[in-house]
Amino acid sequence: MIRFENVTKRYPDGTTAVHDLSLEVAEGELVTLVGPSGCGKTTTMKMVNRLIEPTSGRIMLDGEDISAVDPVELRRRIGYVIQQVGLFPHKTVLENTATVPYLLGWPKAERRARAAELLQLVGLDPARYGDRYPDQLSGGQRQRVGVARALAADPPVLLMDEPFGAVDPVVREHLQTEFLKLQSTLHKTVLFVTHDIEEAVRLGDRIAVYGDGRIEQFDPPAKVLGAPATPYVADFVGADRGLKRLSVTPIERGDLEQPPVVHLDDPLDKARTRMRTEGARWAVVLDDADELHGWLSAEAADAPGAGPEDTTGDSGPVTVADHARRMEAWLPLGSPLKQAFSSMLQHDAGWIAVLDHADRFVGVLTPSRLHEALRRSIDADERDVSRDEVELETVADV
Ligand SMILES: Nc1ncnc2c1ncn2[C@@H]1O[C@H](COP(=O)(O)OP(=O)(O)OP(=O)(O)O)[C@@H](O)[C@H]1O
Repeated sequence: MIRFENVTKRYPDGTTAVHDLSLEVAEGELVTLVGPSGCGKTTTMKMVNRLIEPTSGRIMLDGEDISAVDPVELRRRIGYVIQQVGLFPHKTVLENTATVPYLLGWPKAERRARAAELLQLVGLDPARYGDRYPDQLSGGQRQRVGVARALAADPPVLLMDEPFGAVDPVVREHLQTEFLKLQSTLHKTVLFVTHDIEEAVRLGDRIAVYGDGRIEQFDPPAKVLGAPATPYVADFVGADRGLKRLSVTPIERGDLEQPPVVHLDDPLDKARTRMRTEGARWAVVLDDADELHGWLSAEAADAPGAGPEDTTGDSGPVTVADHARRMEAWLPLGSPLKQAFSSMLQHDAGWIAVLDHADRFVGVLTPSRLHEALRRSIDADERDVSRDEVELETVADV
């Protein structure tokens, strides 16, 4: 959708801000450009809407060389969000949001309706905020108006230059979450500039790591974190990249352990025999509908009173239900490993159950399996293979 072909930008004073850049952003893809201050990110972005002209090379938008397109017409196809939002102070939120439809000559009722729809979409109630002026909004609300305004004429492409840079970290994370949700329905082609690697990792389908006018690496977040292409990238993503990577590595079936599975209405002595045979200290307990109920520990199954006959007074054999405990820690397949880790800590659990998308139990993730999953995914990225093709050598094998 957006293609840079050997693009160089040299400013009149001799500064080469962008050097022989080739990069492609696919339709519906969100690419983050990340790098330290002054490395050429903004220059790259501004060449797309012709606020800056390249010195050499060309930029194609949807197969068309943008140097042949009238800049004003071009900008109507490209939403632009910047850090200093640039709202008109004497216009209301509704009027600000409707700026591009206004320039495009839409009738008043239509553009107001569109602006109200967009405000709703970015989480601002138009009835409450529509008639306010920008200085009656918080920083986070102003950024939302900036995003709504950029989307108003439904452009296929969005350029976002540190759009959430001026707000505090909590609001920022909130805006990122909202924007991801929005993007999952709108599927815009987005070029997103940030100097914050966490933001780049969180938002990008792919990340272009910039170092001094050149791309050092252009890969999905997990690969940038797990297999940095150069020492510069490794340094930029930071020493804690293993931790960051936890948030972009999904739980896969092959990561899971298969403990014994018993049902609530199974006789307890059968469950006990099963656990003994398999040398397991606990079993996963499912209900009649095969949904996760909880777990049964070997100790509970062995406890006095857990014999084959019920000693509690009611008749019938003792079942798993009499000694099972509820388990709240579970996650769907595909959740990030970080969520699994945090869930284990939150529930003080040595494992968490993993369910498929139909809520069926598929296995459990333990801390050692989590560690293996991370190592395997790093190896897979380094060797460009899938995660289940990686054989790990562990301390026990040596
Ligand atoms: N108009 C200009 N004339 C001369 N040099 C410029 C001009 N604009 C930018 N530069 C230089 O080009 C380089 C890249 O600037 P650019 O603004 O693209 O970087 P950036 O990565 O977006 O930085 P930041 O994160 O600080 O905004 C810098 O060295 C900058 O000083």
